[in-house]
Amino acid sequence: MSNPSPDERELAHEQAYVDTVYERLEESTKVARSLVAEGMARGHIGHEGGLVERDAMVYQASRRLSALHAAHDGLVFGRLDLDGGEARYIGRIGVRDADREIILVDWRAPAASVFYQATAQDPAGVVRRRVLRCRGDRVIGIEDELLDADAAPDDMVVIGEGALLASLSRARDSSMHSVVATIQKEQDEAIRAPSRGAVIIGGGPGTGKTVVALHRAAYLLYTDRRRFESGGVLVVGPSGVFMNYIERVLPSLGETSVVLRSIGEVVDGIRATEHASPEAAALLGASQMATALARIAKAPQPGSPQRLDLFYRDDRLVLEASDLARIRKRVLSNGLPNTTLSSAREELVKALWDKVTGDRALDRGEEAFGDHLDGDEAFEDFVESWWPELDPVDVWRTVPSRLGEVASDLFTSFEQQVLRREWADEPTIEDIPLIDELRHLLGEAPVRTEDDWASPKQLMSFEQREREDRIQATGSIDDEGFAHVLVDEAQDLSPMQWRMLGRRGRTASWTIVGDEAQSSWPVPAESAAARDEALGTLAVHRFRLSTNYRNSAEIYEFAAQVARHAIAHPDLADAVRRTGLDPRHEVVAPDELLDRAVAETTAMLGQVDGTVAVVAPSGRLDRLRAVMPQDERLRVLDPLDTKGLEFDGVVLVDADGVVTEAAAGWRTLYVVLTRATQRLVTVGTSRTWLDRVAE
Ligand SMILES: Nc1ncnc2c1ncn2[C@@H]1O[C@H](COP(=O)(O)OP(=O)(O)OP(=O)(O)O)[C@@H](O)[C@H]1O
Repeated sequence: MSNPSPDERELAHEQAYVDTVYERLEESTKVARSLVAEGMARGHIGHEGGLVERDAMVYQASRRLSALHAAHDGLVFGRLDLDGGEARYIGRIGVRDADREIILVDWRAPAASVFYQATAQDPAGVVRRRVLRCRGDRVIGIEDELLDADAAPDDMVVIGEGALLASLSRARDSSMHSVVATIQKEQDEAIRAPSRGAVIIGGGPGTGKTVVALHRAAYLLYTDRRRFESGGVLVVGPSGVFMNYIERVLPSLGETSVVLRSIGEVVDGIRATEHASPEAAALLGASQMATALARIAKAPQPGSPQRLDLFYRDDRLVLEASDLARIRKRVLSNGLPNTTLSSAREELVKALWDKVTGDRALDRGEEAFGDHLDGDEAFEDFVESWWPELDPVDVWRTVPSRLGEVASDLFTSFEQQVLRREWADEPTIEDIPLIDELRHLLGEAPVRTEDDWASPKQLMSFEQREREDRIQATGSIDDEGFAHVLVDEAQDLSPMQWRMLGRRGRTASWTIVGDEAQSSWPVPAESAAARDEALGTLAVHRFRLSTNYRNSAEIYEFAAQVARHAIAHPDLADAVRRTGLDPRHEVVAPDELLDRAVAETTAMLGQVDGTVAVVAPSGRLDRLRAVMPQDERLRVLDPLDTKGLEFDGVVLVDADGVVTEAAAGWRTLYVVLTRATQRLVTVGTSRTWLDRVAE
């Protein structure tokens, strides 16, 4: 057998170390498994204490098991050779040997920070930084960086051409991956920023804002698990497609306790996946909508009785509309509609009593009068229809018909018309904040009693119980706060959406990532002001990411020209990778558009190994979907649904349509163009947008 090369020797050496770590992981897994089994057995002891103990034990051990399981692939990814001769291995989670000595340092631990911070200019004691590329538990490649050549021993081997560039060239699949092995210095600083206050991370497309934010969530959980796990971490992104795209990153870092929600499903119990039309969305999200809803919540509901007319003894007692309005105002000055039924009742009784003049009634007194009304059918019917329990969704349905009455100073008659015309039967993504606002304006109606839950709970499986607890919590608007709220694509949030998130983060720390040039909200400055209001007086720490790791330089240079049309001073990034492939723009006759789009897509699927997206204005999607090839690597998407995603190839159909579809058209176009990692082709029937870009 020939002698192994230095590279092979290094690989074999690293494999031996990695094997030792996996053996320990296997040991820990066995221990956790036997704890689950033991915990389950305790459930058979039969007394209540046994059950509680079992639950706690099974819970802890199950959590540990899932973390161990999730961290399995690529568990060990880094090694530092320090100038004192120490070799320190870095991994997705920390692992100790049988003597409790650390054999793998968790990437979030202080001892690992130098892995991300050290540079050739400032090696911070690191001689060589090594990234191990693994498939499952096999080491398949090594990428080294020599940071301090002077301190390197003569026999130190240095392999590879840079871990980052190697990882950037890989084909994209349908999920985002953790970048834990190649986090860059400026990214690391944002990830490890203080856990209090608000961290705002800006930067152009592809600079790693999403990936940094997710690693930050994992970092926060690691540094203050008690606070963030018990208080909860909420991660909000733009769409369901996006949430599916990012959902594997945190589990692969050993974290399974984060709540991921798209902006349409932030409110417990309601879920929206469709957008309102851009025209309606701009009005639904505007801050004056909050004022309109506040007025609607206080006003009598449509069909509410205008007059109360009762007989008692010798009197006819009448409360006119003006009396009723006065009572309503007084009651609502001390509470919300759903929490003030009893005081509304009391005020009615009082007002009616004031109208009593007959001696027989006066002799019996006010208390007897109250008792009489208690069982009086006419009075009870009146109270029920005058002060009904209000469901926020039902009230939301009444909004368009009431705007003229309560909001003529807030929305022009044209705007009211748009809202009436476009009001959906079922809530759209943009309606959810309105329903949430109404929940808070109307107050929480009394919910089911504790008894409904008490008895079967202890016998439930852990998962079942956790689920039930969540459902129960959804009934309450008081406990929907989180300890940390992380908002991705924050530039898109409307003022109403910020109010909705603000309510979930009243006592939270925040991580907010976004890029104004990609905003689909018509007035980005308005969205930023609403964000500042949600953050209140929290200290804000700002970070900017400067390197675009997604797009080839050729694609990004073209997209940057579009960004300059989109906003005055776009935050442009530096793209690091050249492919030699310029974006291509095809202009064809209208009757050739579909055929050409199919031909370009088919060609693109042959040219790239990973995913391809066909993007077109929403009105064109049905026809495109009908003619596109069936391929699991291909997605056909609306421009807004591409937010945050990336594909190896993008075919954009009808860019002019994207530009004219909404007020934020140029910014949306910039989003679409910056989704492609390798190849970009546009197919359209006019060159209007291209001429504008060239100006
Ligand atoms: N340090 C890194 N190492 C390897 N890949 C990275 C690194 N940072 C970012 N990337 C990759 O770059 C791509 C873009 O990252 P990400 O989606 O987080 O960017 P973004 O700033 O959120 O983009 P956008 O604003 O367009 O949504 C992803 O594939 C991500 O994995």
